[in-house]
Amino acid sequence: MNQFGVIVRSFSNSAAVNSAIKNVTIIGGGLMGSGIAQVTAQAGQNVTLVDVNSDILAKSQKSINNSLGRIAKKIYKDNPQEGEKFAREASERIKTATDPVAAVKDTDLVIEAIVENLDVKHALFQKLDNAAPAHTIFASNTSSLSINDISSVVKRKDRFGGLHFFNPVPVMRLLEVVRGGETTDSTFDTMMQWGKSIGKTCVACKDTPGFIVNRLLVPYMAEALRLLERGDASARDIDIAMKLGAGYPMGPIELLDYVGLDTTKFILDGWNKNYPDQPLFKPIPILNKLVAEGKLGVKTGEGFYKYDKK
Ligand SMILES: CCCCCCCCCCCCCC(=O)CC(=O)SCCNC(=O)CCNC(=O)[C@H](O)C(C)(C)COP(=O)(O)OP(=O)(O)OC[C@H]1O[C@@H](n2cnc3c(N)ncnc32)[C@H](O)[C@@H]1OP(=O)(O)O
Ligand SMILES: NC(=O)C1=CN([C@@H]2O[C@H](COP(=O)(O)OP(=O)(O)OC[C@H]3O[C@@H](n4cnc5c(N)ncnc54)[C@H](O)[C@@H]3O)[C@@H](O)[C@H]2O)C=CC1
Repeated sequence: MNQFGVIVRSFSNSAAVNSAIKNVTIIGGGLMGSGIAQVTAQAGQNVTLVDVNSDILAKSQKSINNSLGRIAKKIYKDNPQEGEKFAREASERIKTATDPVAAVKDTDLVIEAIVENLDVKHALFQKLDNAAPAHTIFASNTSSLSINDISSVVKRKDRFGGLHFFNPVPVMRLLEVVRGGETTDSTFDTMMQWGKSIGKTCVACKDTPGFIVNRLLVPYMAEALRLLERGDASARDIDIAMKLGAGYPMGPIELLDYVGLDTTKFILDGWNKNYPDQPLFKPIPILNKLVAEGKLGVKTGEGFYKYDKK
């Protein structure tokens, strides 16, 4: 298996990691859900991608096909026909749906990637808990919420955990596998095994705020925004400094646009509510203004920077 989770035919099949999971339902067809659907389908599993908004599903299918094309070109550079077949077959493994309850009737794993709002996630999981088979594992891709808080509304707390992916999912190799307070060893092992089966490098983490990566990344990004807010440096200079001075592939302000400013605001507002004494998490007027204007970053064509609309 290569870094894209693709079993290349010329490789020995022993390189493949087997997983008990065959059918995966991903709820939320935005930035993250579409990437998770793609890497799961690339690994040969059946995917149902669910969103409340059918226009978003159509947009996701387009971006998945585009990304599959880029990956196929890279893996099968000497065999374009095989590349086309790989992209077509992966794309065909992804079905779309708008009703989450019907979509979990015959699934082994549900991964939730909807908006970063605890109440909305609770309403979803409560519905799914009654509809999914008993063996089905539930996971959340949350960036900033507690897995125990999210799972508090379901009966299957033993079959609930965190599967935290990184953006862009088809490129970023890490998967944080998060053990909630009641996650059993068997559930956790299945999640780890599944992560490997889709070609990710898995790290284990307890249900601690920000898990590993965001615990370190968010204070860094917060300080970047505070620098900008105080007028100590421009967005462009902050980004150039961190790329050329610290070797990051993107500067922190660019990365906020890439993550999505709506998602960033959800994270910040949630942490400000939970940690009211932490000055780092106080509202950021420029962020609130951009979100109110619908300037959500790369996905809307403008955030801190302007982008060509695709
Ligand atoms: C005051 C309080 C403030 C609080 C602030 C709160 C902040 C909240 C922040 C936390 C957000 C939470 C987010 C989260 O939970 C976790 C995350 O995901 S964090 C984000 C992690 N991601 C990164 O850090 C990305 C960093 N960037 C990169 O690695 C690169 O820039 C990137 C790969 C995105 C693009 O590379 P670049 O060289 O710039 O561009 P190219 O277009 O040339 O691409 C390079 C290479 O990759 C291939 N590629 C890119 N995208 C895709 C894709 N979608 N599908 C397939 N392939 C893709 C492309 O083809 C290139 O391949 P080559 O072989 O090099 O041609
Ligand atoms: N954007 C990022 O870089 C990362 C985000 N995350 C997390 O992933 C989750 C999703 O984030 P994004 O994909 O960025 O958001 P997004 O806004 O791109 O996508 C969310 C999607 O969920 C849909 N949705 C909302 N409520 C729904 C419901 N009840 N049922 C079905 N679909 C529903 C929306 O229509 C939207 O398409 C969040 O929890 C976020 O914190 C995790 C890692 C990185």
